[in-house]
Amino acid sequence: MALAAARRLLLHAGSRLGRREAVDGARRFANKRVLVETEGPAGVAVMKLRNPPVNSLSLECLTEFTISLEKLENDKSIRGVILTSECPGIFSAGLDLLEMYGRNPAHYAEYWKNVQELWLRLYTSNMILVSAINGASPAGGCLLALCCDYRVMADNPKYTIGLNESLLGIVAPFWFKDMYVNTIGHREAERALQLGTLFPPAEALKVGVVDELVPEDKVHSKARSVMAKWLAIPDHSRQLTKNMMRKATADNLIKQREADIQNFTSFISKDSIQKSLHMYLEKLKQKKG
Ligand SMILES: CCCCC/C=C\C/C=C\CC/C=C/CC(=O)SCCNC(=O)CCNC(=O)[C@H](O)C(C)(C)COP(=O)(O)OP(=O)(O)OC[C@H]1O[C@@H](n2cnc3c(N)ncnc32)[C@H](O)[C@@H]1OP(=O)(O)O
Repeated sequence: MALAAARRLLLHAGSRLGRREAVDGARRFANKRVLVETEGPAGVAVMKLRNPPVNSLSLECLTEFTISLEKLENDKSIRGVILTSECPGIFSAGLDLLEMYGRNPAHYAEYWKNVQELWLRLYTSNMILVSAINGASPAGGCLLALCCDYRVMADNPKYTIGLNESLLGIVAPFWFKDMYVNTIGHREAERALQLGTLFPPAEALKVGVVDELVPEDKVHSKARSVMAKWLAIPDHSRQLTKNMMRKATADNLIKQREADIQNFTSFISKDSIQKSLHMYLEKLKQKKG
């Protein structure tokens, strides 16, 4: 309930701010964790995740992300969005582990509902989505990129991308899997999901997780030039084609959203799974020391 109220407030405040800044040509609206700028080529917004240190998708971050997308969808002058990160070296560390560890079932259910909501909105967006992957992109971070129509990644071997859930002792849900299969094919997805593979850029390109690699300082300019190419296609034909390609995958979740929430909640609540997450979090801490 509190989140629904926050969402209404943010939508309202954001639209007022958006209108005021439109007077200057370039528009900009921001929540705490997501910054949206509409400058550069007409009809294109740049959405930057800024939830330091690692852009983990906390409940607040998911909510702000979803609201920002909703606002852009409602703005008929926006045809494309470049999705990127403001956190140096990290695109997104994926779902926030602290939202899935040591909480109660009601919290898990609420969190998962918001994860579903963001995924459905991104994956079925009518806008052209290009990801400018300027850092590490494990699990939910990879999920965000996979939702886009085109993925440009920084060619820095320190960055990896992939659905690594099995390394954490958890399981990617069927709709993560479906989207992976749609992107890289069944055999590659089967292998990568079981092994929890995090691909360095050259391998990510080879397998098709990303579409193009560029030097780190060229990620944004390349994303813009890719966007220009996609903008040249008539919206109605591109949108109908996108819908034709993606609808069955999205519908597969839509028809069983509630059951999927129940599945997640009971899975993540298990003692054995909580133990695995605890161990993984400890490993992340020890890495530092
Ligand atoms: C058959 C039955 C099936 C039923 C299935 C039903 C449902 C499915 C069930 C579950 C699926 C759930 C799906 C989850 C998808 C996910 O996205 S899980 C998250 C996966 N993410 C990761 O593995 C990334 C982990 N992080 C890293 O590898 C590194 O942090 C990094 C991103 C590469 C960055 O490294 P760097 O060295 O720069 O930073 P640090 O490691 O020092 O991290 C800084 C700080 O941030 C904390 N942190 C990192 N990642 C996360 C995260 N994802 N969530 C929360 N917090 C994170 C880290 O612990 C450090 O914290 P500090 O020590 O307190 O400073």
